[in-house]
Amino acid sequence: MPMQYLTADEVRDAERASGDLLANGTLMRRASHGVARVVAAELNRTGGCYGRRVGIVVGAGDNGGDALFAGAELARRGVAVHAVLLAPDKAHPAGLAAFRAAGGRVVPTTGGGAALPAGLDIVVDGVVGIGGKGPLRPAAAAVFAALAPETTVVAVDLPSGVDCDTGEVHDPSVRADITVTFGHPRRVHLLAAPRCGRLAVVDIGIGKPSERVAPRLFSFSDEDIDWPVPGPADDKYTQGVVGVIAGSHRYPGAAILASGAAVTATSGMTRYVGSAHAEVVSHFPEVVAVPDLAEAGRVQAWTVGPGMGTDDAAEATLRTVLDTDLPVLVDADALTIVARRPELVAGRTAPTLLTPHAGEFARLTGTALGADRLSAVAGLAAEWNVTVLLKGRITLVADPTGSVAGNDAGSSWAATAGAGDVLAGIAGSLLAAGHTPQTAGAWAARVHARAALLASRGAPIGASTLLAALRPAIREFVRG
Ligand SMILES: NC(=O)C1=CN([C@@H]2O[C@H](COP(=O)(O)OP(=O)(O)OC[C@H]3O[C@@H](n4cnc5c(N)ncnc54)[C@H](O)[C@@H]3O)[C@@H](O)[C@H]2O)[C@@H](O)CC1
Ligand SMILES: Nc1ncnc2c1ncn2[C@@H]1O[C@H](COP(=O)(O)OP(=O)(O)O)[C@@H](O)[C@H]1O
Ligand SMILES: [K+]
Repeated sequence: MPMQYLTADEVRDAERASGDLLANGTLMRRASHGVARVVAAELNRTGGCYGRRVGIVVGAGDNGGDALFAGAELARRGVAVHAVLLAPDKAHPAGLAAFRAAGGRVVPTTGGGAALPAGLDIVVDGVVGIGGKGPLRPAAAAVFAALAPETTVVAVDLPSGVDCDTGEVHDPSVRADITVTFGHPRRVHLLAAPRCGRLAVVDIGIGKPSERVAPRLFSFSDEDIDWPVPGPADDKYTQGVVGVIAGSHRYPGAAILASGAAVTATSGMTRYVGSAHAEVVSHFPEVVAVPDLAEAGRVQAWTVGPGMGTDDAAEATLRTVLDTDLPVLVDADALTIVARRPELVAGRTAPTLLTPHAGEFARLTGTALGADRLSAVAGLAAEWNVTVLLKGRITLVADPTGSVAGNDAGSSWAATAGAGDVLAGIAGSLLAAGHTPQTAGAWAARVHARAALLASRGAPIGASTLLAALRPAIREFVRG
């Protein structure tokens, strides 16, 4: 099942709907128990709870309340727990009473600030949760800055200083090793996944929000992906032929990478059009490659753009392809052409997938991509009535209805020249197989990221190494 990511308001809506459970403190008890369980599991994994040392950093709201109740539970298990109260007068009263009663120690404030003692195993970030705004304030920032680098940080709900709805990482903010959230993941958990560390979602018995607001962010899990496989009645044509228009005689690399990715991702047929036809065939003899579009046979989808140039001839080719009623993936140089000729895609009714990186995105919209990538990509998709895949560590694939599929690559080894050409070839082959642009883009991003991980195993890679790992990566997504 795809995972859904909520806004802070949607979370509050879902919490309110649980009525008494919120009012009588049951939700907070369950939430703080979840935090304590995760911290205890981490302590047990590294030698046990008894006699270990934990710090909690407590803000003015219920996020701090969660941390205090969790601290009380850990203290009852024999953990030495030290708390810094950032706003002593506003610390959650019942939480603070429980914490003191369990033997938790509040660090005295001196000169307006307080620091946690040295030698802590784990520090719990209870500064702010879904009510947080902006960066960590100086007192909280000082507490985290003073921690030994090896200290494990467990964030309650989200790492403080990171925006719940946009994932904007303010400076300063907390970097968590583990984030414990409640009921439903929030947008921040995908949009700023590298800042959240491992995510633990604790069931606290709340329902769903009464309505979702756009953009609605979700992610596919591995199990949701069902890679196309040929059936008994299939032949090379019936699985969807993908056409690649990329590269040039002078710059054949993009053509080879995109065509090679298409060959690897589909078991049917890949056609190639462009002046690098001889180079493509020498690398992948199975590609049916021709120099001119007029000579190309039929395809079920086109991938167009990587390394093709932006001159008049390239524009004419792009126009011809976009004038068809076939699905088209528009990448790289083709995006530069579309940025100056938006009318080329404006009237399209066939599936259209634009795959910009941040620079190309800015070219398309005329403004630099800000911190709110989610709203930006959903906005362009709605305005142009196309699907837009925004590349990066967190790939976002927005369709025109406000639905956005996100994928955390899990590593950044794919940030290498030519990796985008490989992505274009994979996604084009899924379009040719009949998938929607959003599914094609999101599945391609996931398998691409897996290939990067398999190829790298902790060392830098080039795009051809990534391409070589594509088949074992796809194998993980073939069902049955
Ligand atoms: N509402 C509920 O049903 C539940 C809420 N829970 C917890 O409650 C949290 C939400 O609590 P609140 O709504 O009280 O809000 P928070 O505790 O997230 O933050 C609000 C408080 O932090 C202050 N603040 C905002 N930005 C700040 C910043 N940058 N630096 C320092 N202080 C800042 C605000 O002035 C306010 O006092 C959730 O994230 C979750 O941890 C859980 O106990 C589960 C149940
Ligand atoms: N920091 C990152 N972490 C993980 N993947 C990344 C990162 N930056 C870019 N990528 C991925 O690598 C590929 C780069 O594509 P692109 O920028 O078009 O490069 P090129 O044009 O050189 O092929 C895309 O799939 C993108 O999502
Ligand atoms: K927090």
